Amino acid sequence: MASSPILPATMLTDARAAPMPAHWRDFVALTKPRVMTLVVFTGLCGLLAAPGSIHPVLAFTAILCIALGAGAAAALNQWWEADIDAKMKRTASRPLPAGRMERHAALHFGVGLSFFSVILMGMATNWLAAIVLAVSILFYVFVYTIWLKPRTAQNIVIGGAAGAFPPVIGWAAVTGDVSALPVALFMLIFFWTPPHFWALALFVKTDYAAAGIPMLPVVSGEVATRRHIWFYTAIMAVAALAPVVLNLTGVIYGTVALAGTALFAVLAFQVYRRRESDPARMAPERRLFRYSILYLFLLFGAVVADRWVLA
Ligand code: HEM
Ligand SMILES: CC(C)=CCC/C(C)=C/CC/C(C)=C/COP(=O)(O)OP(=O)(O)O
Repeated sequence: MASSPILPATMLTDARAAPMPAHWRDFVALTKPRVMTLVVFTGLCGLLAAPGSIHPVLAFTAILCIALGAGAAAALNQWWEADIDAKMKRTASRPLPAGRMERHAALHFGVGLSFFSVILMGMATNWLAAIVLAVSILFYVFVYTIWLKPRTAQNIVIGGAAGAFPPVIGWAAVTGDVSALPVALFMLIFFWTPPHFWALALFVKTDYAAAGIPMLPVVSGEVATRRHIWFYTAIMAVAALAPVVLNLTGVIYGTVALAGTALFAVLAFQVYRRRESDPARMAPERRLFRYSILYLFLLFGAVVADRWVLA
C-alpha cells in the first residue's frame, strides 16, 4: 500500500485481506473483554463506594459507559497496533492481524463507541464523569499506545494512568466531584500497574523483542525489571495502605489491604530474588501476574464492603 503523509506505511498495511463483514464476536474480541472485566469492576466499586445515591438505571448506564469507553479504547489500540500484534504469538490471533476484520472497521467502531460512551455518560450522569472518561480513552490511545509504547520502557508507568481512571469516573458519576478516596484508588491502580505488567512482560519478553517494542525486560534486562517490580510494589503498598492511615475506609478494607498487600510483597520479593530466568516456566512471575489481578478485585471489593456491609 502507498505511504500517506499522515500515517507511516507500516500502519496502513492490513496483515491479510479481510473477508467482510466481520463477525460480531470479533467486535467483542476487539474490546479486550477479559482485561476490561477488572477495569469495569474498579469503576463499579468507585460508583458503589461514593456517598449519596444514584438511580439504579443511571448507575447501570454509567457502568455500561465505562465498559463501552474502555472497549472503544481497546479497539483503537488494536487498530493502531495491527502490524505489531501480527508479530507476537500472544496477539497474532486477534481479529485484525488474523485478517478477520478490516482496519477501517475497527477504527469506525472505536471512534463511534468512544463518542457514544462519552456523550451517553454526560447525558445520563454528569459532564465531569464524561470528561474523565474521555480523558482516559484519549490517554490510552494517544499517550500510551501511539506516543509512549513504541518509544520508552517507561511507557506503562506513565501510560498506565489511563487504567487508573475508572474508579474516579464511577465516583464522579454519583457525586459530580472527586474527593480523597477516589484519588487514593487512582494512586493504587497507578502504582499497581508496573508490577502487574512487568511480571507478565518477563515471561512474554521474546514476543515484545520480536515486535520491537521497548518493554523494560527487553531494553534494560531481567535483573533491572525485577528490581523495578520490587520498587513499585513498595510504592503500591504505601498507596494501598494510605486509605487506612487517612481513615478513608473501614476495618474490612484495612484487613484485606494489609493481608493482600503482604502476600503481594512476598510474591514480588520472590520475583526480585530470582537472578536467573527459567524461560520454560517463569513460575514466580506467572504467580505474581495472576495474583496481581485477584489482589485488585479483593481490595476494590473491600472498599465497597466497608461502605455497604458496615453502613
Ligand atoms: C498500561 C497499563 C497496562 C498494561 C500495559 C497491561 C498489560 C496487560 C497485558 C499485556 C495482559 C495480557 C492480556 C492478553 O493476553 O490479552 C494483561 C492482562 C490483564 N490485565 Fe492488564 N495491563 C495494564 C493495566 C491493566 C489495568 C488498569 C487493569 C484493570 C484494572 C488490567 C487488568 C488485566 C486483567 C484482568 C488481565 C487478565 C486478562 C485475562 O485473563 O486474559 N490491566 N494486562
Ligand atoms: C475507561 C478506559 C478508557 C479505560 C482504559 C483501561 C485501560 C487503559 C486498560 C489498560 C489495560 C490494557 C488492555 C493494557 C494492554 O496493554 P497493551 O495495549 O500494550 O496490550 P497488548 O499488547 O495486549 O495490546
